[in-house]
Amino acid sequence: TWLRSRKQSPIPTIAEAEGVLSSHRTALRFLGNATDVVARGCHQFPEGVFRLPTLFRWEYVANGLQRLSEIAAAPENILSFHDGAADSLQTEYTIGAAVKHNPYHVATVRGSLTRNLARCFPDVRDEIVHAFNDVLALEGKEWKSFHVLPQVMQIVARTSNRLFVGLPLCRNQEFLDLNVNYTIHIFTRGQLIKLIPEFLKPTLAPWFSSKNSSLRHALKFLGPLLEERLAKDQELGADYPDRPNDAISWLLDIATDEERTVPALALRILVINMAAIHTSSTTLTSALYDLTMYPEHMQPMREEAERVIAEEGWSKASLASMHKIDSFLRESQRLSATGALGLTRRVVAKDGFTFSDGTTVPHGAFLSVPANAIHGDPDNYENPEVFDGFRFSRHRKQGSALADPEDTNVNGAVFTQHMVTTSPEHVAFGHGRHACPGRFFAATELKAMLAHMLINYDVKADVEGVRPSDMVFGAMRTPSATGKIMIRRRV
Ligand code: HEM
Repeated sequence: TWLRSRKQSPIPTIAEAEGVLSSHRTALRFLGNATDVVARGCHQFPEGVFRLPTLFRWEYVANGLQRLSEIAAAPENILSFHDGAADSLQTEYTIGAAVKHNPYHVATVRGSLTRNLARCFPDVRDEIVHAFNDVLALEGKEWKSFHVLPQVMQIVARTSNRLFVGLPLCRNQEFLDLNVNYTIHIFTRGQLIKLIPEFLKPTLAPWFSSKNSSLRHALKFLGPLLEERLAKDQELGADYPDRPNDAISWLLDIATDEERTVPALALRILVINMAAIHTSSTTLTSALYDLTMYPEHMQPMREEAERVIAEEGWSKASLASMHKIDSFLRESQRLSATGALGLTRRVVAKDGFTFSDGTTVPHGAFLSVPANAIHGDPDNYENPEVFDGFRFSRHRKQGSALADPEDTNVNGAVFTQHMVTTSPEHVAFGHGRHACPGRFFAATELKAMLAHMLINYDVKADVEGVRPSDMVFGAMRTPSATGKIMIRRRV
């Protein structure tokens, strides 16, 4: 079937030139070295669409920024983000079909959660201070080895849940572990379920899925809280005094009918955590590896953080004045946050998806962009292979895109390279219709955490000049889960 489908599609494949079993070899190579495989395709088809075989399916890859913009702008009923994710995660069996059919939590994150960031910032800041103290457990001023990803994960999970469910639950270790593990279960079990033939999935998939057990576990913590909140909303309406300003209220504001139940709401809290914790933790982990690898960035960012905090205090608005920190995180994302492929969509339009140059990708195909190649393209970035932490903040000061303080220069040009700005050249948060709605929270949280670290701690590499290697599996890439850095208290 595989070989036949190669012949049938008019879209070329990078494996074509290599003989009979070339697809299988390419698929295996893709597992360990997807970036190279995709880069080869980009080189071969610089302005085209090409296919490459992976273990489970053919991936269609659209090269060129114009094509990326067309994918990013396509509506869900033509190119489906949710169907793309549903295949990778086996959403129906691992999370539940409701999340795909009624993704109202996305509107909650894009709307209320983002709008309330400034108001909720003091809580977020408070949790950051406590979480760093508790998780790092540093006494005196001795250097201590810090296991970065797992510890950052704890700090991020706790801080994020201060905003999602508030105190005291955001400090409950079992609840935090449940949320951290939820994502891991979905990714790993999703891959197993993918191996089951479609017609057997309804029978066999539930045996492999942790959907019900995770929800039962979550209800142990969220059940009583959600019951109380639902009852209060029902009795007093949504405007009662002291109604908590958290994700539970924001979900309740737009949840309708069957979504207004305790299990349905608990599931949305799990899903928001899934979207938030690993993404933000891996981003901060990579940034810390970069900070210890390129320590010349430390002092300028520290001075910036200390000056801004002395002048403006801690607030969401003051974080906007931390241009170097913003730039450093964006640069770290440019080089580390994406895998070989991004913006994955499934073609759901019956007649396929046709680009403006007439190329058609067939119905049912999975279509992506070469994310790493875009971030490493010399047409998009000067010296793209160099980690230049202040490449974006420097632009603010130059005539073309000076941003100060309203982010417009004397000619009215708007600065467009903030950490949260997506563009065809920078897709760490995706781009277009489905660009990450949580990025404003993520940037606020991560900038506040990095500024807090710079002001309060010294960090250095565990082994000087060595950056722990990223883990790569197919199109996925994450920073080392076992990497360490050294840390000590400054003040
Ligand atoms: C640094 C941290 C983060 C990164 C790198 C990240 C990255 C992404 C990416 C790449 C996408 C897909 C975009 C596309 O394909 O066009 C996405 C979607 C999404 N993200 Fe994030 N994300 C982060 C943090 C968060 C946080 C904190 C939340 C929630 C509070 C969140 C909620 C979501 C949701 C709900 C979607 C689905 C959007 C949709 O269905 O249209 N993310 N994110």
